[in-house]
Amino acid sequence: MSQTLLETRGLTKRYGGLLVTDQVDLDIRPGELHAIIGPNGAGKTTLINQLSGELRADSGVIRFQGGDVGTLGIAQRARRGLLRSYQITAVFEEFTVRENVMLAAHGARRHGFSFLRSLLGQPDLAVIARKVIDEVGLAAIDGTLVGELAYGQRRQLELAMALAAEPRFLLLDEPMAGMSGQESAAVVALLQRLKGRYGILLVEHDMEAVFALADRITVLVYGRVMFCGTPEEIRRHPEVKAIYLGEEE
Ligand SMILES: Nc1ncnc2c1ncn2[C@@H]1O[C@H](COP(=O)(O)OP(=O)(O)OP(=O)(O)O)[C@@H](O)[C@H]1O
Repeated sequence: MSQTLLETRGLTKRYGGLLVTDQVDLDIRPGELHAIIGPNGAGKTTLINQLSGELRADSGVIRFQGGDVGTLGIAQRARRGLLRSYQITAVFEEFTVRENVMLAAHGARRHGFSFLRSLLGQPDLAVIARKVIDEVGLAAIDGTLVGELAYGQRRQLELAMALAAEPRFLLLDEPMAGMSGQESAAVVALLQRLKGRYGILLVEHDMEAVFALADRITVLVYGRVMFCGTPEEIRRHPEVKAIYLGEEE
C-alpha cells in the first residue's frame, strides 16, 4: 500500500447499456508519471472525471494516500492534493497572470475569495506565484491580463495555478491539445521537470510526448485495461501495436 499513491479497484461507470469504464484497476506510485492511452471513446476522460470527483463511479474503489476518496466531492479531493488542472479555481479575466496565480495559491489555503484585491498584497502568495510562474515559463508575461492571453498561454496558466495549489497528484487531460509545436514542447519540458515531484496521470493524444514522459502507460480499450507497462513494453506488445499504435500510424 505504501508504494501506491493513487489506486483504483473495479472502477466502473456505465451510461445506459454502454460500459464506459469497466472494472478498471490502477496503481500509481508516488512520483510516477502514468499515461492513459486508448482509441477515441475508450473512456479516458470518463476515468479522469471519476478520479477528480466530477463523476461518481457506479461501483469500485478509489484510494488516495491510503484513504477512500470515492465519495468525496471535487473540492474535498483537491484539498487532499488530488486535483485536475483547470478545476482549481475560477480564472479572473480582468486580473493579471500573476494575480490569478496568487489567488490560486490563496484558494489552496482554504480561505474564501472575498477582498480579492487586498489579498494580492500578501508577500507569501507573491513568492509562491513567482516560483510557479517561472517554472511554467510565463515570467515574461506575468503582468498581462488573462483575458489577453493566447490559447496555449492560458493552458500554461492553468498548470501554474494547479502548481500554486500545492498538489500531491495532478490529473492532466490533454494538456497539449490546441497548442503550437513550440508550446507543447515547453509543456513536455515542464512535465519532465515536474516528474518525480508529484504523481501525475496524463491523458494525451500526442504519442511522442506520452512515450517521452511516461514511466508507465495503461492502455484502455472499450473501457477495459488491456495492458499496463513501461513505454518499451507497450511498444513491443503485439495487440497494443495492432489495436492502437497501428491506428495512429
Ligand atoms: N455523459 C455521457 N452520456 C452518455 N455517453 C457518454 C457520456 N460521456 C461519454 N460518453 C460515451 O462514453 C464513451 C467514452 O467517452 P470518453 O470521452 O471518456 O472517451 P475518451 O477515451 O476520453 O475519448 P477521446 O479520446 O475521444 O477524448 C464514448 O462512447 C462517449 O460517447
